[in-house]
Amino acid sequence: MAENQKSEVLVHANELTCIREERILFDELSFDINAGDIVQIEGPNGAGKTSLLRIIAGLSRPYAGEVHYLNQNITRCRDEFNHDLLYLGHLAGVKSELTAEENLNFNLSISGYHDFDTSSILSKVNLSGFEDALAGHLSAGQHRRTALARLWHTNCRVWILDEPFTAIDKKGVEELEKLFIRHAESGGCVILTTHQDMGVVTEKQLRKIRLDYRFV
Ligand SMILES: Nc1ncnc2c1ncn2[C@@H]1O[C@H](COP(=O)(O)OP(=O)(O)OP(=O)(O)O)[C@@H](O)[C@H]1O
Repeated sequence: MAENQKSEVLVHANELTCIREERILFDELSFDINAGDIVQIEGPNGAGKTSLLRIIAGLSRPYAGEVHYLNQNITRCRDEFNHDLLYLGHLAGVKSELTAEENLNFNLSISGYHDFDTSSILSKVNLSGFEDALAGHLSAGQHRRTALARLWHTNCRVWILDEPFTAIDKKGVEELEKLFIRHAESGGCVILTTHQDMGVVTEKQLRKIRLDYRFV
Protein backbone atom coordinates (compact mmCIF):
# COMPACT_ATOMS: atom_id res chain seq x y z
CA MET A 1 0.00 0.00 0.00
CA ALA A 2 1.28 3.47 -0.83
CA GLU A 3 2.54 5.52 2.17
CA ASN A 4 -0.12 8.20 1.67
CA GLN A 5 -2.91 5.60 1.76
CA LYS A 6 -1.95 4.26 5.17
CA SER A 7 -3.63 6.95 7.20
CA GLU A 8 -6.51 7.47 4.79
CA VAL A 9 -9.75 7.32 6.75
CA LEU A 10 -12.24 5.33 4.70
CA VAL A 11 -15.10 5.06 7.17
CA HIS A 12 -15.80 7.31 10.12
CA ALA A 13 -18.47 6.46 12.66
CA ASN A 14 -19.55 9.60 14.45
CA GLU A 15 -21.30 9.23 17.80
CA LEU A 16 -23.54 6.36 16.74
CA THR A 17 -26.37 5.40 19.02
CA CYS A 18 -28.56 2.37 18.38
CA ILE A 19 -31.69 1.54 20.35
CA ARG A 20 -33.67 -1.65 19.81
CA GLU A 21 -36.81 -2.54 21.71
CA GLU A 22 -36.06 0.22 24.21
CA ARG A 23 -32.60 -1.17 24.87
CA ILE A 24 -29.53 0.91 24.13
CA LEU A 25 -27.17 -1.36 22.21
CA PHE A 26 -24.47 1.27 21.86
CA ASP A 27 -24.31 4.91 22.68
CA GLU A 28 -22.25 7.69 21.05
CA LEU A 29 -19.86 5.17 19.53
CA SER A 30 -17.14 6.80 17.41
CA PHE A 31 -14.26 5.27 15.50
CA ASP A 32 -12.28 5.54 12.27
CA ILE A 33 -11.57 2.73 9.88
CA ASN A 34 -8.50 3.36 7.77
CA ALA A 35 -7.26 1.92 4.51
CA GLY A 36 -5.37 -1.23 5.49
CA ASP A 37 -7.51 -2.03 8.54
CA ILE A 38 -8.97 -5.40 9.38
CA VAL A 39 -11.50 -4.69 12.11
CA GLN A 40 -13.39 -7.25 14.13
CA ILE A 41 -16.58 -6.14 15.86
CA GLU A 42 -16.75 -8.41 18.88
CA GLY A 43 -19.18 -9.01 21.70
CA PRO A 44 -21.65 -11.59 22.99
CA ASN A 45 -24.85 -12.67 21.23
CA GLY A 46 -27.31 -9.82 21.09
CA ALA A 47 -24.74 -7.10 21.82
CA GLY A 48 -25.50 -5.31 18.55
CA LYS A 49 -22.75 -6.40 16.15
CA THR A 50 -25.05 -7.03 13.18
CA SER A 51 -26.95 -3.85 14.00
CA LEU A 52 -23.68 -1.90 13.87
CA LEU A 53 -22.60 -3.49 10.57
CA ARG A 54 -25.97 -2.68 9.01
CA ILE A 55 -25.72 0.93 10.17
CA ILE A 56 -22.18 1.28 8.79
CA ALA A 57 -23.40 -0.17 5.48
CA GLY A 58 -26.31 2.27 5.42
CA LEU A 59 -28.86 -0.55 5.50
CA SER A 60 -30.44 0.75 8.67
CA ARG A 61 -30.36 4.12 10.33
CA PRO A 62 -28.91 4.87 13.73
CA TYR A 63 -31.02 6.48 16.43
CA ALA A 64 -28.39 9.23 16.44
CA GLY A 65 -25.05 9.87 14.81
CA GLU A 66 -23.71 9.48 11.28
CA VAL A 67 -21.47 7.34 9.15
CA HIS A 68 -19.05 9.05 6.79
CA TYR A 69 -17.30 7.56 3.78
CA LEU A 70 -14.23 9.47 2.59
CA ASN A 71 -15.30 12.47 4.67
CA GLN A 72 -18.85 12.60 3.37
CA ASN A 73 -21.99 11.55 5.16
CA ILE A 74 -23.05 8.29 3.46
CA THR A 75 -26.54 9.68 2.99
CA ARG A 76 -24.95 12.26 0.68
CA CYS A 77 -22.63 9.95 -1.28
CA ARG A 78 -24.88 6.91 -1.50
CA ASP A 79 -23.89 5.95 -5.06
CA GLU A 80 -20.18 6.31 -4.49
CA PHE A 81 -20.35 4.40 -1.20
CA ASN A 82 -22.49 1.60 -2.68
CA HIS A 83 -20.06 1.33 -5.55
CA ASP A 84 -17.16 0.81 -3.12
CA LEU A 85 -19.05 -1.37 -0.61
CA LEU A 86 -19.32 -5.14 -0.51
CA TYR A 87 -21.72 -6.21 2.23
CA LEU A 88 -22.28 -9.86 3.02
CA GLY A 89 -24.94 -10.45 5.64
CA HIS A 90 -26.01 -13.64 7.41
CA LEU A 91 -28.13 -14.79 4.49
CA ALA A 92 -25.64 -13.52 1.95
CA GLY A 93 -27.96 -13.44 -1.04
CA VAL A 94 -27.60 -17.01 -2.29
CA LYS A 95 -30.71 -18.31 -4.00
CA SER A 96 -31.38 -22.00 -3.41
CA GLU A 97 -33.09 -22.51 -6.77
CA LEU A 98 -30.04 -21.28 -8.73
CA THR A 99 -26.81 -23.20 -9.26
CA ALA A 100 -23.54 -22.10 -7.67
CA GLU A 101 -22.47 -20.66 -11.02
CA GLU A 102 -25.78 -18.88 -11.62
CA ASN A 103 -25.62 -17.36 -8.14
CA LEU A 104 -22.12 -16.04 -8.72
CA ASN A 105 -23.08 -14.75 -12.17
CA PHE A 106 -26.09 -12.99 -10.72
CA ASN A 107 -24.23 -11.46 -7.80
CA LEU A 108 -21.37 -10.17 -9.93
CA SER A 109 -23.67 -8.91 -12.69
CA ILE A 110 -25.82 -6.85 -10.33
CA SER A 111 -22.61 -5.39 -8.94
CA GLY A 112 -21.76 -4.22 -12.46
CA TYR A 113 -19.12 -6.79 -13.44
CA HIS A 114 -19.39 -8.24 -16.93
CA ASP A 115 -16.14 -9.89 -17.79
CA PHE A 116 -15.34 -12.72 -15.41
CA ASP A 117 -14.58 -16.41 -15.41
CA THR A 118 -17.00 -18.07 -12.99
CA SER A 119 -15.25 -21.47 -13.09
CA SER A 120 -11.97 -19.92 -12.11
CA ILE A 121 -13.56 -17.89 -9.29
CA LEU A 122 -15.48 -20.91 -7.99
CA SER A 123 -12.25 -22.91 -7.98
CA LYS A 124 -10.81 -20.35 -5.52
CA VAL A 125 -13.49 -21.34 -3.03
CA ASN A 126 -13.05 -25.05 -3.73
CA LEU A 127 -16.30 -25.42 -5.65
CA SER A 128 -14.82 -26.90 -8.82
CA GLY A 129 -17.13 -29.69 -9.91
CA PHE A 130 -20.09 -28.08 -8.13
CA GLU A 131 -20.68 -25.28 -10.65
CA ASP A 132 -23.98 -26.83 -11.79
CA ALA A 133 -25.21 -27.96 -8.39
CA LEU A 134 -28.28 -26.18 -7.05
CA ALA A 135 -27.30 -24.03 -4.10
CA GLY A 136 -30.17 -25.59 -2.17
CA HIS A 137 -28.48 -28.97 -2.55
CA LEU A 138 -25.05 -27.82 -1.39
CA SER A 139 -23.69 -28.38 2.10
CA ALA A 140 -23.83 -25.46 4.54
CA GLY A 141 -20.14 -24.71 4.00
CA GLN A 142 -20.43 -24.94 0.19
CA HIS A 143 -23.47 -22.68 0.32
CA ARG A 144 -21.47 -20.13 2.30
CA ARG A 145 -18.53 -20.49 -0.11
CA THR A 146 -20.91 -19.69 -2.99
CA ALA A 147 -21.72 -16.41 -1.24
CA LEU A 148 -18.08 -15.67 -0.45
CA ALA A 149 -16.86 -16.35 -4.00
CA ARG A 150 -17.54 -12.74 -5.04
CA LEU A 151 -14.77 -11.59 -2.67
CA TRP A 152 -12.30 -13.01 -5.19
CA HIS A 153 -13.60 -10.72 -7.94
CA THR A 154 -14.35 -7.27 -6.66
CA ASN A 155 -12.99 -3.75 -6.78
CA CYS A 156 -14.88 -2.68 -3.67
CA ARG A 157 -12.62 -1.10 -1.05
CA VAL A 158 -14.91 -1.54 1.94
CA TRP A 159 -15.83 -5.11 2.86
CA ILE A 160 -18.44 -5.55 5.59
CA LEU A 161 -18.84 -9.21 6.43
CA ASP A 162 -21.25 -10.60 9.00
CA GLU A 163 -19.96 -13.96 10.26
CA PRO A 164 -18.10 -14.86 7.05
CA PHE A 165 -16.53 -17.97 8.60
CA THR A 166 -19.81 -19.65 9.55
CA ALA A 167 -19.74 -23.28 8.34
CA ILE A 168 -16.35 -22.79 6.68
CA ASP A 169 -13.68 -25.42 7.41
CA LYS A 170 -10.27 -24.60 8.88
CA LYS A 171 -8.45 -24.41 5.54
CA GLY A 172 -11.19 -22.24 4.08
CA VAL A 173 -10.96 -19.85 7.03
CA GLU A 174 -7.19 -19.58 6.51
CA GLU A 175 -7.67 -18.82 2.80
CA LEU A 176 -10.22 -16.15 3.63
CA GLU A 177 -7.91 -14.60 6.21
CA LYS A 178 -5.11 -14.44 3.63
CA LEU A 179 -7.50 -12.77 1.22
CA PHE A 180 -8.42 -10.20 3.89
CA ILE A 181 -4.74 -9.42 4.42
CA ARG A 182 -4.17 -8.98 0.67
CA HIS A 183 -7.22 -6.74 0.44
CA ALA A 184 -6.07 -4.60 3.38
CA GLU A 185 -2.54 -4.37 1.98
CA SER A 186 -3.91 -3.13 -1.32
CA GLY A 187 -5.63 -0.18 0.39
CA GLY A 188 -9.02 -1.65 1.29
CA CYS A 189 -10.55 -2.42 4.66
CA VAL A 190 -12.43 -5.35 6.13
CA ILE A 191 -14.99 -4.97 8.89
CA LEU A 192 -16.27 -8.28 10.18
CA THR A 193 -17.94 -10.13 12.98
CA THR A 194 -16.95 -13.61 14.00
CA HIS A 195 -17.10 -15.72 17.12
CA GLN A 196 -14.06 -17.66 15.90
CA ASP A 197 -10.43 -16.89 16.61
CA MET A 198 -8.37 -16.05 13.56
CA GLY A 199 -5.05 -17.80 13.13
CA VAL A 200 -3.54 -16.14 10.07
CA VAL A 201 -4.46 -12.52 10.75
CA THR A 202 -2.21 -11.68 13.69
CA GLU A 203 -3.21 -9.66 16.75
CA LYS A 204 -1.05 -6.87 15.35
CA GLN A 205 -2.94 -6.85 12.05
CA LEU A 206 -6.35 -6.97 13.72
CA ARG A 207 -8.21 -4.11 15.35
CA LYS A 208 -11.07 -4.91 17.65
CA ILE A 209 -14.15 -2.89 18.53
CA ARG A 210 -15.96 -4.38 21.47
CA LEU A 211 -19.68 -4.14 22.13
CA ASP A 212 -20.96 -5.36 25.44
CA TYR A 213 -24.41 -6.60 26.17
CA ARG A 214 -26.15 -4.00 28.32
CA PHE A 215 -28.79 -4.96 30.81
CA VAL A 216 -31.58 -2.44 31.30
N1 LIG B 1 -34.91 -4.69 13.43
C1 LIG B 1 -34.93 -4.98 14.73
N2 LIG B 1 -36.02 -4.74 15.49
C2 LIG B 1 -36.02 -5.02 16.80
N3 LIG B 1 -34.99 -5.55 17.47
C3 LIG B 1 -33.90 -5.82 16.76
C4 LIG B 1 -33.79 -5.54 15.37
N4 LIG B 1 -32.56 -5.91 14.96
C5 LIG B 1 -31.93 -6.39 16.03
N5 LIG B 1 -32.72 -6.33 17.12
C6 LIG B 1 -32.36 -6.73 18.48
O1 LIG B 1 -31.16 -6.07 18.81
C7 LIG B 1 -30.32 -6.92 19.56
C8 LIG B 1 -28.95 -7.01 18.88
O2 LIG B 1 -29.10 -7.78 17.68
P1 LIG B 1 -27.84 -8.02 16.74
O3 LIG B 1 -28.30 -8.95 15.67
O4 LIG B 1 -27.30 -6.72 16.31
O5 LIG B 1 -26.83 -8.73 17.74
P2 LIG B 1 -25.45 -9.48 17.46
O6 LIG B 1 -24.45 -8.89 18.40
O7 LIG B 1 -25.12 -9.45 16.02
O8 LIG B 1 -25.79 -10.94 17.93
P3 LIG B 1 -25.25 -12.40 17.46
O9 LIG B 1 -23.86 -12.56 18.01
O10 LIG B 1 -26.23 -13.33 18.13
O11 LIG B 1 -25.33 -12.47 15.96
C9 LIG B 1 -31.04 -8.26 19.70
O12 LIG B 1 -31.63 -8.33 20.96
C10 LIG B 1 -32.07 -8.21 18.58
O13 LIG B 1 -33.22 -8.92 18.94
